[in-house]
Amino acid sequence: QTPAPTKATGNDFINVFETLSGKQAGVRKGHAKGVCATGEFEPSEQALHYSNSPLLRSGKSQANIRFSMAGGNPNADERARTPRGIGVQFITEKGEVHNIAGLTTPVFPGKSPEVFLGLLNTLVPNEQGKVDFKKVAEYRKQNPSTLGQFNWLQAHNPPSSYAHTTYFGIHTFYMVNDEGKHTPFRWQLVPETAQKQLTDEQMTSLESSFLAKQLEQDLAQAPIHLQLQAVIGQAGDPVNDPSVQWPADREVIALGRLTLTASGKNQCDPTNFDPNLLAPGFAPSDDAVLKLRSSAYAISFGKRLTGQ
Ligand code: HEM
Repeated sequence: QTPAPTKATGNDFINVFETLSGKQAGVRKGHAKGVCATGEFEPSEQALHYSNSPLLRSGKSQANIRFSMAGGNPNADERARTPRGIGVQFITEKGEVHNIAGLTTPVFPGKSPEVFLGLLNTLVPNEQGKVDFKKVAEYRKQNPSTLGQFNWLQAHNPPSSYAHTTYFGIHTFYMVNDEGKHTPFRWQLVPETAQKQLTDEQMTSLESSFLAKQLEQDLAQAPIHLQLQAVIGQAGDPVNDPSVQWPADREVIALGRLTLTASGKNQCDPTNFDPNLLAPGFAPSDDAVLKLRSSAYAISFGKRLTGQ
């Protein structure tokens, strides 16, 4: 039996990422492989009574975007059944900043940082360089909150384009209005065009890196639009557990429209998409996974900006 650790720190994650993927100097310790994009965000009026945020009130914001592959491998195989990620940094006309960073899976593999860290620990190869997949499966059985994402990834082939897939914020956040009322929500970014997934055949025949080129080709045709939506929580919906999805019938409102216009430059390299950096009018939940992300991202950011 491999029990989940009792306490996890940001450093524990950086260490296990570096063990799993090798020391990759100067790059992100998670989501190492990615591509920058730029665009703008036009807010909708639907959320104005929930939140007094300048992001929703002050006209268009600039968007600094990065799409990525989960994991610390800068050469990750883009045909793999792993999550893809998006980070968006919104910058309002007055310079207020709001970050989001989410995944293509609606849930996270662990209800706490400790359960996720324990899962990563089981993936470390033994002295013969082999991963003990029986141990991994046993750990998953003992920690069922790791299973939701795993099952989702088995049931959905990976996207064939970063621009044609839905991204989920996974954690709960709150919108805060002038009266101080906190409304729980989970964000999602939904493409306006059809979702596109790799076929089983493409999952073996395609080369292992195509997403950056595909994004460039998609953008050469036309700008790409994604709807930023808020799924509104109801009393009793779990707010601190990122491994559990809310019931499918929850109200969905529009926060605004993200338009991508260009990709392939490097403006997102020195960006830390810390998901706890929120504009006024938004607040984080007490989700321990969400809280831990700030520390892990800061360590990774400090290391990669100093060539480590
Ligand atoms: C304990 C849990 C987690 C840990 C330790 C962790 C760790 C990391 C680290 C170290 C980075 C690199 C940061 C940088 O160098 O700027 C990163 C990036 C990222 N993570 Fe996490 N993460 C966690 C949970 C999550 C969750 C729950 C999500 C989605 C909801 C997520 C989505 C992302 C994305 C999209 C990026 C790439 C951002 C970018 O392009 O810069 N992570 N993560």
